[in-house]
Amino acid sequence: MGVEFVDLFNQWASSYDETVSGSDPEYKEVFEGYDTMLQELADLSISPVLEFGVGTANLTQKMIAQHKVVVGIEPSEEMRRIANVKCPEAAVYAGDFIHFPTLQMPIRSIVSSFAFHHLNEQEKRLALKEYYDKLESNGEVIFIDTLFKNEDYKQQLINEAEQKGFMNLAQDLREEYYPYLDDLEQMFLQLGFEVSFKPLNKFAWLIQARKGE
Ligand SMILES: C[S@@+](CC[C@H](N)C(=O)[O-])C[C@H]1O[C@@H](n2cnc3c(N)ncnc32)[C@H](O)[C@@H]1O
Repeated sequence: MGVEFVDLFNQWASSYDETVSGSDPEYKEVFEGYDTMLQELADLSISPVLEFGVGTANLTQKMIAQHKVVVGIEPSEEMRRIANVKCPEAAVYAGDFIHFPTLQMPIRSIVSSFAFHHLNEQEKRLALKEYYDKLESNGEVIFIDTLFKNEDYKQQLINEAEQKGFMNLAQDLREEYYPYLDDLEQMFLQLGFEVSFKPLNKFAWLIQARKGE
């Protein structure tokens, strides 16, 4: 469920860090300010932290540097291998946003960067419901991900990508499960979270959702 992209991530793992540092012109703007964005998310997280879709552990490393306890979940074997080399202090387990090992610890922050869009709408709702139940009082879901302000903006980004000849990006924007801001906001509110959204670059937003007392 939601892990149909895993083969792609196994293949991408060895060059992933080059992509996020801007080496691929097609995805340069998607990852514009990557390091600063991840630092902002790390600074907001409160230990113990549960992280989904850790990839090559770039966010994980920042939280570990802040002496936080981090449990990571990552479905791609190749991404996990690199994460374990780069960040041996974090426990990174096989799993995904919905299926992951049972944790015998309180969780105060559930974080993820550039990964939640791999779930379709129904899966997103299922995952967030589970997180509401798992989080301690006042715990937070804190995500960074691409989302669209509205349909016009989505179309504008697709048109721009096509005009620049960025056909892979245009296809991603069409086909992956990037949500509209209003729909995602409603989903969080219906599940009982307070939620806020902050744009970080042309594509990525910081999503911070707090469970009440
Ligand atoms: C674009 S990378 C982001 C990696 C890292 N979080 C970062 O900010 O650089 C997306 C990651 O999500 C993982 N992923 C894909 N489907 C997933 C799912 N259903 N549940 C959890 N992680 C998933 C991929 O294997 C990959 O490591």
